[in-house]
Formats: sequence, C-alpha cells, structure tokens
Amino acid sequence: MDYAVEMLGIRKEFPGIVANDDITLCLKRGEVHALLGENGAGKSTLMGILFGMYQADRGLVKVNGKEVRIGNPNVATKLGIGMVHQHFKLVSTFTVTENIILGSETRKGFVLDVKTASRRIEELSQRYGLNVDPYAKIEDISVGMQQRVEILKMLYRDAEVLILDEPTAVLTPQEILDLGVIMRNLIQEGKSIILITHKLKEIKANAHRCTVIRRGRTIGTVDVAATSELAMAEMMVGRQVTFKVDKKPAVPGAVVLEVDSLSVKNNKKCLALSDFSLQVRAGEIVGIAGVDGNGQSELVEAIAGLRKPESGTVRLKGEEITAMSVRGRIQRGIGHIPEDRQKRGLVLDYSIAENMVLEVYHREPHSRRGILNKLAIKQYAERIIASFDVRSGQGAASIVRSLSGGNQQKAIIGREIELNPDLLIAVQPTRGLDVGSIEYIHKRLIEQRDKGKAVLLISLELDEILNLSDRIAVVNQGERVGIVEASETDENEIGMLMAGVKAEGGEGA
Ligand SMILES: Nc1ncnc2c1ncn2[C@@H]1O[C@H](COP(=O)(O)OP(=O)(O)OP(=O)(O)O)[C@@H](O)[C@H]1O
Repeated sequence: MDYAVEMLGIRKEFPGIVANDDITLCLKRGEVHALLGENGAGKSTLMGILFGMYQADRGLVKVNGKEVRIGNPNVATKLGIGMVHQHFKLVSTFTVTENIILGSETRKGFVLDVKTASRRIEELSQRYGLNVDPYAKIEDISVGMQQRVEILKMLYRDAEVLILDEPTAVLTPQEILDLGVIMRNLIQEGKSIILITHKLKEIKANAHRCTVIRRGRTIGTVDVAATSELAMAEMMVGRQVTFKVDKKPAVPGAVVLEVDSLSVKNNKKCLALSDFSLQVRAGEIVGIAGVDGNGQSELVEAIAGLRKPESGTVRLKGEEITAMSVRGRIQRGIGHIPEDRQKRGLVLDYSIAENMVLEVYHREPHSRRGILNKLAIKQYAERIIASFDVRSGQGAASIVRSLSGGNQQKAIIGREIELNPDLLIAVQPTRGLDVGSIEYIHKRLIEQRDKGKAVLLISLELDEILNLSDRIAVVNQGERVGIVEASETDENEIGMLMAGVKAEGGEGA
C-alpha cells in the first residue's frame, strides 16, 4: 500500500494523563484523511508528534515507508510535512510574501530576493486556485485569505503532507466551500491531507477516510462514503447522540436586556453597528444571525462593557448600564461567554481553579478581607469541572494552557453558567466542541432559558441559531435587517436576510 505517513502504536503521556495510547493512523497518498475525536481525545497531541512538536514515548512514525525520527518542526518540514494551526502564525504588518519566506529567505548578494519569491508564490497560488496577492499586507486581508497564506507557506516549502487543524472553525460558509475546492486541487496534484475537524458534514463532503479516536485510543478507520454521520458521531463519543434539540415553547417574561438605537465604532473607527435596537426577555433565547464581521462583536462588547458606544443606550432589568464598568455589569447579572476564548475568556497561565473565580474571587467564600480561601476556590472549580466534564491531567490545578481547545471552552461556559446570570451572552458557545459536548451545552442553555433567564446567542452556525433560538434578529452591515420568530422561519429566509435583503415584519424590538 502506498502510504505517505504511517503512525503506528503511538503513545504519549502528560502529567496525570495518557493523551495518546497506542494510536495508529495511516495516511494514503492523495487522500483527505479526517481525524475525528471528542474534545481532549488526543488529536492535537498526535499531530504535534507528527509535526515534531512532541516526542512520542512509544510507537513508530514512517514517512514514505521509511522509519523517521521527527525531533522538531524543521525535521518535519524537511520530510515534507506541513501544518496549519488553529491560531495562525503570521506577522500582521508583513506582506504575504514576507510571511511566506520568513525563515527560508533567499538573497541576491545582501538583498532579500523578494521578487523571485513573489513570482513563485503567484505560480503556486494559481496552480492550486488560492487567489492570493503576494504583495498584500496580512492585516488587510480576510481570515480566510490568511489561512490560504498558511497553506501557501507549506507549499512553498514543498510540503507533500498537509495537516489542517480545525481549519473551518474561523471561516464563513462561503470560505468553507472554497476550502473544499482548494483541498480537492491539492490532492489532484498528489498531496495528502490530514483534516482535524468536529464537523461531520465537512468530513462527509471532503474526506475519503476517517480515523476515530476516543480518550487517546484508536476506535477505527472507516470509509467515509460508506459511513453515516451518525455512525461516526457514535464511534466518537461511544454512545447514541441526537442532533436535534428538544425544547418546549418559550414562556417569555419581563424585558431583561433592552438595547436602544445603539451605534458602535470598530477598531478602525468606522461605524460597525448603527442604530441597533433589540429586546431580550426573561425565559427566551434571542439569536443573532449574520455573516461574521457585520457588527456582532461590537454589539456584544457594548453590552458587556468592553467598548463604549457612540450613541444609544443599554438597559439591564430597567436600569441604564451604558457607561457602567464591566464588574458592575457582572454584579448586576450579566454573564458572557466571549468569542475568543484565549484572548478574552481565560488567563492561559493560570490554573483552572484561578480561572473559574476570575469574576468572583473577591466575594465570600472565595476570599475574606482580601485573603483568598484556596480550598473554597478549589471546591468551586471542581464543581464546574464535574458538571461540565472538563477533562485535564491534574483537575483544578491544571494550567489552562495545557487543556485541549474544547475543554478550555467547556470551562468558560461552566464558569459563566455557574454565575447564574439574569442575562447570558453566549458568543459562538460551541465553537470547537465535539457533537456530544454540543448536545450538552445546548441543553444547558435551554435550561437557563427555562429557569427564566434571558439568553442572547450569537453564532455563525445557522443550524445552532435555528435550533436554539426563540426569536432571531439578523444583522447585515451593522443594521438590524429583520427579526423573526424561529418557529416561523427557515434557513432560506434567514440566509436572504443575512445577505442584506430587508424584510422587517413590522414587529417591535
Ligand atoms: N502540553 C501539555 N501538557 C499537559 N497536558 C496536555 C498537554 N497537551 C495536551 N494535554 C492533555 O492531553 C489531552 C489531549 O489533548 P489534545 O489537545 O491532544 O486533545 P484534542 O483531541 O486535540 O482536543 P480538542 O478537540 O478539544 O482540541 C488533554 O487532556 C490535554 O489536557
């Protein structure tokens, strides 16, 4: 069999946890091979070993049939293995070419040979249908384009095996389709791809085979065309899963959040949200649908107190909070699951325990007269860890940086729900989560609603918006272009509104 990569019997232990336990993954040349596993199953660790970031404790790696020792990423690069990480590694003030040649520059005399490099990048870009401008600055191009630059970086270094770590998590629906085309172009040219993703639809659409791992062990490798999404999901979590959300009709009560004529500028000082009004009542979930970058982030930041609006007001339970501090808002009952878990959600070098009390460490029982009560904090964190199934090597004492992405997300959600807020703002709450965890988080959000809390849900996943929300507001270019009852709408109508076709139903905010 013609394998580009064989990973055989791989084992890797971290303090307190076996991240990979006898895992086998064989990548055929010219295939897209999905790697599927629940959060913390060990996918990133396995790929870290292939890319030379970690050393396996046991097992064998073969590239093109030959046993290799991949001591660091440079060795991986020389062996033709490239990786696009979830968080891109680009210098935003550099151009595309400068980023791509960084670390492997060629010179003419003392001068960097940017011209030849740009020409080669242009050729590669055309050959694989990437459409990247070598002279554009990274900060001026979209996230989707930046990802293509990462792909080009690998191709420039002659990678034959490309590892894509949850590549669609940051992409818009159109960009996801485009990436599918790019992957097809790559394999047509003989490249092989390992695709880490939680999205079964994408595996179905793009992958030939899929290896499923659970709790560090290989469950099996299946032929994707012959295996249903449900079957793959069940292999992954080891039990039956349902994709449908069960919920009773909402019983909305008093208005909890009232946003009135809010206008907010973005970092570039342009109006990102204009004259936006919305109400969220107790006992309902209001979803905000929109293509990424249409003012959702600015709306959330203005409500959470992270950004000052230009005009308009924000009220919580009747009280104006437009200019109130973040802590004041938290104390009055706002919980916030932020968009970027690493930048806004967590302090990565703190333990789980410390992260769980970031908003409440100054209150009893977590501290008294300025002295922290470590035991109370640990117990508080352990409760969240248990009820949200946050998996880590050393429980509450684990440093958050060492947690898998999905477990970091579960920790944040647990922390915010534990605050029992009157208004819970959930931004992309299930980004990077496996289907089992998504099911659980959805249940918990609905439970909040049924307890009479107001939930504002912002998500780029239309399915999530449609399944969870009671009402849906659609934003386009910072304006509210429609607000509809979730039970009376469908994907098509929301899609039209997202594209900017106005259809205000005459209903109030
Ligand atoms: N550097 C590290 N130090 C200690 N523990 C680690 C380290 N890296 C990973 N782990 C642990 O190993 C386990 C596997 O993590 P890994 O990141 O490989 O999972 P994953 O399958 O990629 O998960 P996700 O889908 O959530 O990103 C987790 O329990 C994680 O906490």
